[in-house]
Amino acid sequence: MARIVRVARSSSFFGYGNRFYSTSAEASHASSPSPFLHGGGARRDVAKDRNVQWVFLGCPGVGKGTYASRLSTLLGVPHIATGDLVREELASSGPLSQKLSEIVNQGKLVSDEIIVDLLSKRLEAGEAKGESGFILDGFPRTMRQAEILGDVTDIDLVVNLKLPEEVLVDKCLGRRTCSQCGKGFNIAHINLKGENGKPGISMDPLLPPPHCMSKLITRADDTEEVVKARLRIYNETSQPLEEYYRSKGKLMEFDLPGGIPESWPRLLEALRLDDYEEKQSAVA
Ligand SMILES: Nc1ncnc2c1ncn2[C@@H]1O[C@H](COP(=O)(O)OP(=O)(O)O)[C@@H](O)[C@H]1O
Repeated sequence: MARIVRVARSSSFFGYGNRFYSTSAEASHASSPSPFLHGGGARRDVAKDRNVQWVFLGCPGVGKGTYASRLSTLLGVPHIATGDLVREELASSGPLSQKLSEIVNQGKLVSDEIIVDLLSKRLEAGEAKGESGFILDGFPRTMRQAEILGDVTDIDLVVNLKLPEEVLVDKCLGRRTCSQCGKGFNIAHINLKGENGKPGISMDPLLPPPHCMSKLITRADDTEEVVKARLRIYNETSQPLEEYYRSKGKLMEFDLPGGIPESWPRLLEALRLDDYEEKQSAVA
């Protein structure tokens, strides 16, 4: 832990040094009339002097990776998922690999020190390639991680994606990745009926094209038992994080209304990015 503190307090933590800029969250995130916003809301002015520094929160299976990845393409910033960094480390069979596989396969969290180290290396490598800004997915997961992040940089916006609990297990169990192209798919058919005033939710599967079909793999930690453990741990640790960002006026809560076709335009609207795609192609 001492090492994290030392690293976090040093100006080169995350490799960005003093390239982090200060921003005023209050100025850039006024509340929004969107029916999907219940918290601080978000009004996003496209930053003129630097790229966005956003965080995506949400339960396993909610779709953080999908939406964070789409936004990263739209905004030209890296999408950095700490779960991917952990899986890369696992696949590398390096010294950490055995230790990590035991933790991950039980649905438990990797230590703050290891995860900060992996993230720090990823950001340094990105900086060397000229990357700036980021959309973090899966980090922070603990208050300690949030404090470390807050010590070294300003986060502009924290998007908290939500889906009913019943849907999350099915979505995790339906996840597939093409081992060749790396694209993610989902074979689950979700059809949850509305009750007690809550709207129903239906999502079509996101099926792979024929050339990926024979190359699909399932994550080792996407078994029912491990998914349930991950959901339990997420629910235990997420509340203080949500409170922390809510109290800073940075939290935007977003109830996903369905699958990607319904949710993506609504999310862009909530982020005030609905005309951004058009503007980008006009100046290209
Ligand atoms: N910020 C983090 N802190 C601790 N452990 C993490 C973090 N991010 C990822 N992990 C580890 O990697 C695993 C997979 O992460 P991720 O792909 O984000 O899965 P999930 O679908 O559970 O959100 C987690 O179960 C955990 O063991």
